Amino acid sequence: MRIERIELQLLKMPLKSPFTTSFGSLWEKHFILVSAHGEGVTGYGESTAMPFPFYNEETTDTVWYMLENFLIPALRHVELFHPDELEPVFANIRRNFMAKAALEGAIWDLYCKQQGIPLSRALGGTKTEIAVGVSIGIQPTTKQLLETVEKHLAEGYKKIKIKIKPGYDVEPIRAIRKQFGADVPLMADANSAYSLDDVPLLQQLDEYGLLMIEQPLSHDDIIDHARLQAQLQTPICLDESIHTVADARKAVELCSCKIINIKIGRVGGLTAAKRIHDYCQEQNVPVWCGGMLEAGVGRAHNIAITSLSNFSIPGDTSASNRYWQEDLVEPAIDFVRPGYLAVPGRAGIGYTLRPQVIQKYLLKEQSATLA
Ligand SMILES: O=C(O)CCC(=O)c1ccccc1C(=O)O
Ligand SMILES: [Mg+2]
Repeated sequence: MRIERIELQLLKMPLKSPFTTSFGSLWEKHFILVSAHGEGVTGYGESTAMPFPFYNEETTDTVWYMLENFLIPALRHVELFHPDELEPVFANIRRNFMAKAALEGAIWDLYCKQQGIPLSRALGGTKTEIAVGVSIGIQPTTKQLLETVEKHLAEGYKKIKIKIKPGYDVEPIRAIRKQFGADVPLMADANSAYSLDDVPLLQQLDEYGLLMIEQPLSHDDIIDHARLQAQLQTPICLDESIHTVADARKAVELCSCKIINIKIGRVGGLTAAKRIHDYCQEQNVPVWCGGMLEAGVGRAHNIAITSLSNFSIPGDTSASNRYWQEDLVEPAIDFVRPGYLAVPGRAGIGYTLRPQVIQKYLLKEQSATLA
């Protein structure tokens, strides 16, 4: 495949409402749109790093720096036949998973467009639509939380995930169960806000029949999660702790979790995401696709990877209108029927970019010629 030019664009898009987790609030999304040009077509990738290093160590600025100084230069003088060959090209650059994933995603899309095939099919996906859930940030009051849950259930979302933190955990879950009953597919994401000292508190959550609790302990831990899982009925799902198939293997072998959240950015790209998916499938460990408040391009990549069969639990890839007044792509990413997004049958990511929306939110841009 021929890659002639890579373009980076930094955008800042306002969220419809602020998103709050145990590590802080976000009012707008800063991200980098990567465009890979070659043979008259363009592939798109989107960085998922936050502006601050609180979810992981990367930030929007470190992603830009790594792309400009290391990752794009690493593409010079290499001949690629398939995007899977990028992993060895980037192998001597440690970590920086989100930076690698943004560029790799653009190259996957470019490859699929050059071949005229949908990204979902190129990855081995078989679904034509995917069931999706919604991730609800920490709300100022229980009343607002219950109203938000009610709205999303009425829209048809197939899973409700709420963010929890110490002091905001048992009570909101109890309130949701009381109001909406035991059948609502409900889970909680702690974003590493607890420690093993909190075992008795986390055991109280067992009473509420949660689908899972996501990343209760440290972002870099696999060992303590195994200790915790042995004392909990609620399945643990790991997010922050899993970057590679080796991490997934260690977590599965140690029984640190029963479910894995796969985020394309966190694991360094689609090739790695597929490999973790395949390993979990062999081990009978279900996976689902997490989110990082993506705009349209990142959302399209999430839809494509979720079309693989072991993504058997609804993920966090909501319709665009849950986050954005106007999104980067068309057609709009929206339900085909309540709770389901279509997997596009068009080549590549299957969505077209809207230049006027990109111009509106553009902060800076840069271009590098390769060929
Ligand atoms: O709707 C989404 O994109 C998921 C939002 C979400 O839960 C999240 C958002 C930002 C950072 C971390 C997380 C997470 O899954 O832990
Ligand atoms: Mg999470």
